[in-house]
Amino acid sequence: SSCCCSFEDYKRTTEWLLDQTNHRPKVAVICGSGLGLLADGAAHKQTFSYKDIPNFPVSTVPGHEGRLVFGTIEDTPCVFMQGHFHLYEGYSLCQVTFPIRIFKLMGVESVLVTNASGGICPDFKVGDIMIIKDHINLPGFAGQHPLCGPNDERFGIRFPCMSDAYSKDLRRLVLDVGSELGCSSFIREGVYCMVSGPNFETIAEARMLLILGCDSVGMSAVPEVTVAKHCGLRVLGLSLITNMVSLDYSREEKVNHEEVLQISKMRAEVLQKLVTTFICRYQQQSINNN
Ligand SMILES: O=P(O)(O)O[C@H]1O[C@H](CO)[C@@H](O)[C@H]1O
Ligand code: HPA
Repeated sequence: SSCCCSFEDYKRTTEWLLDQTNHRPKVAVICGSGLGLLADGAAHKQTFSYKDIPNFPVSTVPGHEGRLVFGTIEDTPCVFMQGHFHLYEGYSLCQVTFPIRIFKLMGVESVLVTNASGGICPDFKVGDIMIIKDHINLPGFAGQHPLCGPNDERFGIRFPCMSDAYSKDLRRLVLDVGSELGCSSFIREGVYCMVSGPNFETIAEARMLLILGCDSVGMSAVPEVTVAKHCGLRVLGLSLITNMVSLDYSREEKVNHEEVLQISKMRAEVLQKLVTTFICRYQQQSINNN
């Protein structure tokens, strides 16, 4: 699975966007399933449909609008992906992660990845927000890895370190913001595991993931985070627990995507407050540090 996009492709898309907008985003927010609302807190919005952006994949999954929204949160220029791409849609991991490198070339410094996932950790509850502390790249173990193929040094090194993929500072900051907003009772930290999907896990698979140390499971985030870390972007990951994964053969509830979307939409407002306040504090901190 080598890269199907050349540096010229990334450059062409970047230049097209820089021509079309005066926004120069510093923070990129990737909105997971049903979380497009996260962009609603932004002002001075300018929106592009993915289908109109050269080389951009399009969203094929319900709950992913397929729009790139530029805007500002207080004084911070941001870009929001309302919908992202998955391996199970038939995209290569190079296409899945294409926007990340565009953001890098546009001057973005930090990426905030959000998604919906199933809770594996028995202490979790539906509606919890899990700060991703680490991940397990299960498709990566099987060679489905976005950095396979010739390495382009213009983006990053051949063998990137992944033990610090999720910025400690950003995790601390979002924890502080969470407690300031009174959200501490449903904010968790944990390990996210990516599976390729599209089926939800069998009970035996879920039990295996629990034994492996996974706290939640989903079908996204990891390729985007890996490519972001490779090209030197700071990463924060927030995963909304939309369902509890069955670990028990006697459990009657069956998970489905409609339920995932319903919970995402129900919790999007809380997550939006967390994300917008986080971005405000992030900006204040970078001003103080400079
Ligand atoms: O990871 P996001 O896109 O938020 O969505 C999660 O929800 C969908 C399944 O309901 C899958 O796409 C899974 O990855
Ligand atoms: O239970 C799940 N499994 C995998 N992906 C998911 N995305 C939301 N919920 C789940």
